Amino acid sequence: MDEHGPLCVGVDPHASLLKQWGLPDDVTGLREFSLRVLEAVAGSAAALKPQAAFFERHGSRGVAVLEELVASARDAGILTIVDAKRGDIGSTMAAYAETFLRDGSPLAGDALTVSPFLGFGSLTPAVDLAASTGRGLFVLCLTSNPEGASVQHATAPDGTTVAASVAAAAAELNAGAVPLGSVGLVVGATVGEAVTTTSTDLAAVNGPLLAPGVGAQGAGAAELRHVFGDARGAVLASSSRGVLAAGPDIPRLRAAAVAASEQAREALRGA
Ligand SMILES: O=C(O)c1cc(=O)[nH]c(=O)n1[C@@H]1O[C@H](COP(=O)(O)O)[C@@H](O)[C@H]1O
Repeated sequence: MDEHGPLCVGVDPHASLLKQWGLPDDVTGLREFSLRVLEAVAGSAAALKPQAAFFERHGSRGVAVLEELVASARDAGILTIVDAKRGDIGSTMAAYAETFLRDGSPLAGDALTVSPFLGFGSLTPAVDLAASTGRGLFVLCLTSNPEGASVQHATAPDGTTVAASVAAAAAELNAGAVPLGSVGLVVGATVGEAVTTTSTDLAAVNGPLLAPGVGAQGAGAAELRHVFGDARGAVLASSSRGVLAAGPDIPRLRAAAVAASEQAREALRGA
């Protein structure tokens, strides 16, 4: 983030985007799309975030494209966050962890998005494997979609909100890490006042804060500043369609990524 600017570019090959790029909605189109985004963005953004669903919808050959993208990104020196949002009972979570966080697994990028809504403790196999292989997690906390509030703003009998308890659990795992721990959170840039109203202490998390919702979902510099306040130095702003709409031309895509990265840097790192 310090080197390339605090921007993550999402690789979300929607059928409509493949069409817009003049590509077929099949595995060849998926591969061309993904490798073009990588070529355009490597060196201009801190991370790439392939959204697994858009690869899985093409079946096993689509998953093979995700594997190829993860490997190619590693060769190109750009970090990958595999956005698969996994979460299950602990024994099954261990298998997801092996898939996405184990050295040598073809689907293992540098980090994985996970869902804590089966209980934060159910993520322990992923937390442990990520720690032992030097990878990271991004745990859903306050998601960018309006429906998320019905679960994430709910309170426990002691009055603590779900979001605040997720953030506190991450903070405990990251305690003492310098410069940041490896258990990040997902907090949408579109959540408005929710960080305050749920009493979620983002400044205490001491981990990276992935902020989707920039661009196509309507958030920009003002929202990033407003939502994250004093925690904004740890934010990795994430945009998918907002950048991808500039394709298929690689120089145009790169220019869109550079502009989004500069905007994020100014919003998050400026005075
Ligand atoms: O974990 C995520 O990345 C995520 C969490 C969230 O709260 N909201 C959210 O939009 N996302 C993902 O971020 C991407 C947003 O895409 P755009 O709206 O096109 O920028 C999608 O891949 C979503 O699955």
